[in-house]
Amino acid sequence: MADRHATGEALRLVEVSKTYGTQANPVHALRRASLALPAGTFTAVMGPSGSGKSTLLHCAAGLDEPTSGRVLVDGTELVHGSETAMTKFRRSRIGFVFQQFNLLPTLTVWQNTTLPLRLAGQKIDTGFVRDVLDRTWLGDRVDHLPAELSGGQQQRVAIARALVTRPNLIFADEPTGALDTRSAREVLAMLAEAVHTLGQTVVMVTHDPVAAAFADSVVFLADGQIVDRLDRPDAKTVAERLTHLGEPSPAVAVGE
Ligand SMILES: Nc1ncnc2c1ncn2[C@@H]1O[C@H](COP(=O)(O)OP(=O)(O)OP(=O)(O)O)[C@@H](O)[C@H]1O
Repeated sequence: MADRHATGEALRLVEVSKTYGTQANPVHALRRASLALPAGTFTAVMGPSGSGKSTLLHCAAGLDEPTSGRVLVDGTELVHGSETAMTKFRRSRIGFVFQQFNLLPTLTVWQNTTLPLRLAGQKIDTGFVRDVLDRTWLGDRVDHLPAELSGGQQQRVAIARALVTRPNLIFADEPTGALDTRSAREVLAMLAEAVHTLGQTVVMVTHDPVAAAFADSVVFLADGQIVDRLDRPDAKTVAERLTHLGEPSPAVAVGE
């Protein structure tokens, strides 16, 4: 498979806020979150339940409209005008991987993988799809139905499905949440390979410090704000940072 040379910035969030609820009873899911991710990087998003991880992912992917702030994908600002235009934008630029795989049960591995291309009316590059499926180690299972595969194998098909449109960005929401340790490692290795070999950009929400350690960096959210960042993470440091999220740093405490 031809490697893509990743250049530039894949995603930028500028002071993105998202408020749900009513004016009298607002829920501030995101508060002025700013983030810039270079193309060809693997970023994990972590934080306690309710800290705004899914909201950040949905705003970044154009699935949800921020209350204020700007989102740029590959330098292009997302404008929530017509839903048709936004759907077209997502189909061509963005891939998704979900916790529950979301494969269609009556379609084979091959049909599931090529579905986004057919939905977008794009020609199917059979050689490229085969290459992508070979990376799932499921090249010989293309005629099988999802129910005939393990959870880890199904998730690898879901990643292949996300890769075939050659998106700029892949968003993964707890992709290993439903998997055993070994399958989780295989899925994470595949995501990391998509980044380091194909030049993909992956943003992954996870609760698991071991999963986060596969990423190049971790962004920590607390109460809707990006409060910390860790480059070249290891599981132990990630777990420690999670425990102390939102606490003032020792330097600040000493200076008070
Ligand atoms: N559609 C909605 N309407 C009202 N409140 C919402 C909506 N979606 C999210 N929220 C609220 O926004 C806050 C952030 O939610 P979000 O789902 O982004 O958190 P999270 O970090 O992904 O949580 P978890 O780890 O539990 O999935 C929470 O207080 C949540 O209740």
